[in-house]
Amino acid sequence: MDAFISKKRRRISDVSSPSARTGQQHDHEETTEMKLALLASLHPDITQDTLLEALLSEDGQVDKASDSLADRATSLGPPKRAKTVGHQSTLGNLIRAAGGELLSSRPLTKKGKTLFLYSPKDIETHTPCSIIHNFLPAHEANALLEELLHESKTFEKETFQLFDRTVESPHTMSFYVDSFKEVEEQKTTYVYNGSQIKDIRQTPSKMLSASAKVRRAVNLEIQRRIAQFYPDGKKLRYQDPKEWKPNTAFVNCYDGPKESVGYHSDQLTYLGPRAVIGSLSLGVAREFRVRKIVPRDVNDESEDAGAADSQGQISIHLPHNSLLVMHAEMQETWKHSIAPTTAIDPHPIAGNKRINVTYRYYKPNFHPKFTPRCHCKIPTVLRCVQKKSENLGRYMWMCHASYTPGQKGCTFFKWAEFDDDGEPPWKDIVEQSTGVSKWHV
Ligand SMILES: O=C(O)CCC(=O)C(=O)O
Ligand SMILES: [Fe+2]
Repeated sequence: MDAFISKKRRRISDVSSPSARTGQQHDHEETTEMKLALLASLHPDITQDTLLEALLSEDGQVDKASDSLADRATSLGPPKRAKTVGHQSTLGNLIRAAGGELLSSRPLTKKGKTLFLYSPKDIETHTPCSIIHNFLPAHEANALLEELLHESKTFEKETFQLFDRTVESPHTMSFYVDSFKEVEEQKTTYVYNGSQIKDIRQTPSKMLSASAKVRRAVNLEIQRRIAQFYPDGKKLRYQDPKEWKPNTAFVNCYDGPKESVGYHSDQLTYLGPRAVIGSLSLGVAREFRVRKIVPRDVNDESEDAGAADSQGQISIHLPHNSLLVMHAEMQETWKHSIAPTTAIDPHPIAGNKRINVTYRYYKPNFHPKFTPRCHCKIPTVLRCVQKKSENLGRYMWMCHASYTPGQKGCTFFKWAEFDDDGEPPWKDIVEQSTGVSKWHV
């Protein structure tokens, strides 16, 4: 613990950060997130809100926050916990200007506060997400849930490196790719957590059928987002104008109210910049929390535990059979999490479990045979500068090995360049390569 606490904020080129084979990017600039992750691993029963509150009142010192949480547990009985469902917020009346146009840029949340959103209109106006309720025909959603509940019996927790500690993710998961050939390819070529993973599965039939529907819906949502929300109705810089074609997915299982995932952005390494993700929720309804990353001045070396939370957070209710689209502006500038809770409404098929499928498009140009390698000879990880206002929004390739428990990694660093459509400089080489065709469906 001491070693962790005494560490100064590290620089871009020499850090390790908690990441996961899920391809999650827990930004190393975000020491608060790391501290929260560490506190969460020490106090798995306590909600993120309470952990953050303790961290804030102890000036960001993890050991003191941990002690005070432990004292609280013994002297005051159970700690304050989040409710399953917060208050209903319908913002329609609040946010419409006289002409009916939506005022989405003003932050609606305040430091330390959570705003609960339910309606698709509110969600797409105030977050980089859109949601489709009752996405699949009811019988298909139930059958898919059954299929994945069966799969989830053999899911495992993953471990990741948090500075010099190994922390376990508080839920289970597995990774799926659409064809058997790709399963083999993934096992031998792709790097997760600094090493190759073996538990890669072939997408089962119902999940594959749902994928085709997710693909259609997500592409429509992308077009609608561009037309209705982006400046001049134009796609974002680095956003891919071509069709979104999911070919892989992480399936997460949250067994009971305490299982969760901490605040993170999804790793862009195989998705490229401005990635879109289609996230299907099944079973128990849970809260998906999002918060905007607040950039920090380049000279500000403070470790203010409140900074990460300075604009508060938004909670999106994710019921059974809802499709959440994380749009192109999400991973670079927002973080998301599944908050632990105490009370859940059991689902008739899933009991206490929530299953989540995050459909992703691994792009041919971001295949590890093309991306830069570090001094350890491992394909590098793609990250975006999210915090420091200097270089904000720039992308970089960095060593993967530092994510692996027990491995130090090297100091490799290279700015990543992309054209307007998010294609890397080697795109022409890829187009000529025969390896590409198998990704094109
Ligand atoms: O369970 C969810 O809804 C989110 C999962 C997630 O963030 C991830 O797989 O990266
Ligand atoms: Fe994620």
